[in-house]
Amino acid sequence: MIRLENVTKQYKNGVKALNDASINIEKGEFVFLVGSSGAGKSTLIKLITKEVNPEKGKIFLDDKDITSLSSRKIPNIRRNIGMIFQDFKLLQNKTVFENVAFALEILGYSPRDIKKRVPKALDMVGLSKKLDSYPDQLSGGEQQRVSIARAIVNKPSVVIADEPTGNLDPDTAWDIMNLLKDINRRGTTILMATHAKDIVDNMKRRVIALSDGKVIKDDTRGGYDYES
Ligand SMILES: Nc1ncnc2c1ncn2[C@@H]1O[C@H](COP(=O)(O)OP(=O)(O)OP(=O)(O)O)[C@@H](O)[C@H]1O
Repeated sequence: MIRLENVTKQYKNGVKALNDASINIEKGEFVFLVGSSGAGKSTLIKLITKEVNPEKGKIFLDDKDITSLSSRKIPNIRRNIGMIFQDFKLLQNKTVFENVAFALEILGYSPRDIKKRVPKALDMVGLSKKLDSYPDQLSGGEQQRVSIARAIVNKPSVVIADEPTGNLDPDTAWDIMNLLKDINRRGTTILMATHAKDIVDNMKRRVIALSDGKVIKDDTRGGYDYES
């Protein structure tokens, strides 16, 4: 599903953000990506979404080699990846419905399909009653739910969440985790970068830890600690 083989990414300033890193995530897994600030988590995500390219190694998504793709083919890759961010990244001048619909509009879905799919995605995240609200009328947890609906509305095979609970209080963070668990149970692979020790320790899922661009731990039912 997501495979990196001996991947090295060096930025122009000489920093090796990933250094000979290999990981293999199977379809349907729920994987936490941990490591201190600067360890390379965001870079790993950007390599999968093709925002940056590696100097060495190979990257596969859904068994396709995406290491070197023409820019014309990158939208096809991204269409299969739902993204969730710490700061939600909602469009403030669009309603809840319109934010989720917009993700489908840019992929060329027909208005008819959009009318069908958007309410289903918003129902899945428990926001059916807020279709006409604007982001600034919602709590942080509700805004993150909208962004999750936007990430899954196209039924991607992978959801990548970058610190999705970072701006939320502990109870709301757990609501969001339960939603991600549900989405994973329905078959979507989830890769979640996080600093939330309590969540990682409680969920007992696979944990991949990075340090200085290297994979230093990969435990099937791991905890957060990666320094010992
Ligand atoms: N565009 C860039 N140009 C130069 N160096 C970069 C760039 N992006 C990241 N780096 C460096 O690469 C290393 C890995 O950064 P990355 O953002 O991947 O870490 P991270 O684990 O996501 O950190 P955080 O938890 O703070 O988000 C760091 O040393 C960082 O300073």
